[in-house]
Amino acid sequence: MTPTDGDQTPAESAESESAHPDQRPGGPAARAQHLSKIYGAGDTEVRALDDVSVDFGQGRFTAIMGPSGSGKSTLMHCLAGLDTATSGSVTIGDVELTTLGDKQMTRLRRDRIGFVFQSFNLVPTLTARENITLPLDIAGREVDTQWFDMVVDRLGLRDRLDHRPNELSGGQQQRVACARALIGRPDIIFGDEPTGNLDSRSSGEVLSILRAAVDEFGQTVVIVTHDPRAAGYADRVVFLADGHVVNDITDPDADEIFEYMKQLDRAPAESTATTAATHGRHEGA
Ligand SMILES: Nc1ncnc2c1ncn2[C@@H]1O[C@H](COP(=O)(O)OP(=O)(O)OP(=O)(O)O)[C@@H](O)[C@H]1O
Repeated sequence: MTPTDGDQTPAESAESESAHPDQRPGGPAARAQHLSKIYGAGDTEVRALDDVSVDFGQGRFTAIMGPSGSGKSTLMHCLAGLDTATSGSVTIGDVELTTLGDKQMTRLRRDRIGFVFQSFNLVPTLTARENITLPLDIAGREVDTQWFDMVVDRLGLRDRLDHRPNELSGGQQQRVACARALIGRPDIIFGDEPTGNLDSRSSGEVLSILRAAVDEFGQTVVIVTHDPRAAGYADRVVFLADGHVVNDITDPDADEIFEYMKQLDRAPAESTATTAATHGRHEGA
């Protein structure tokens, strides 16, 4: 779901429709500007992110890909307020994260961001139902029972609600984690390899749910993945190499992503130059 255009003139409206969907009026759900992250110093210095600027539009599903060590997790963790950058800024909605104190950051993460991790991160002593409502319970917020029922039924979890995580399959656990991420209707859901521990059938289920969260619920989803098939569910793939954004593809298909990843794995700098020059749908970031 894209943001509404409000009271725009026809010319403004036409202009905004032709703009990149991640840069339309209404503001992006998340934005990194000139983001750098340096680990260590001197001989051991690692520049995990090097002047990265990228927008993630509202109501869009974006995959972040790139070779191992290219900075994907660092970017996602900085975007989600789980890590701080060395320089540059991150904005979630209209809030710049660098302006927030610890308590405000905790509240923002709790109220406006949903997380789905590779390792599910469910609380083992709680039932599926309790895990799903945990973020609201901690925040002292009421559970919207209609929304809870909708999410639970859409994710096929109705008959699993009273089970604990160790009584659920990996796919079911990740569906509970998706429900937990959705329950507070956050501005944005981040997934760090959300299908990394799942077989292909469960992966398909989880990705369909994230896709539906965007298409049916108007959520914004950003995932890190190594899997071209997973990225094929996204509206857009942002590629990183050596801490830089090197390509940005809209409406990707899995074969195209696979080919580009192969190039990046072979020779990051060379493939970047070649592909950016020849790729018909390169968007720039
Ligand atoms: N805590 C840390 N201390 C030092 N270096 C780090 C730290 N975390 C990450 N790095 C380095 O920063 C770079 C980017 O790491 P990051 O985990 O973001 O890459 P990635 O693309 O997510 O990799 P992968 O696909 O293997 O998970 C790597 O060179 C990594 O070794």
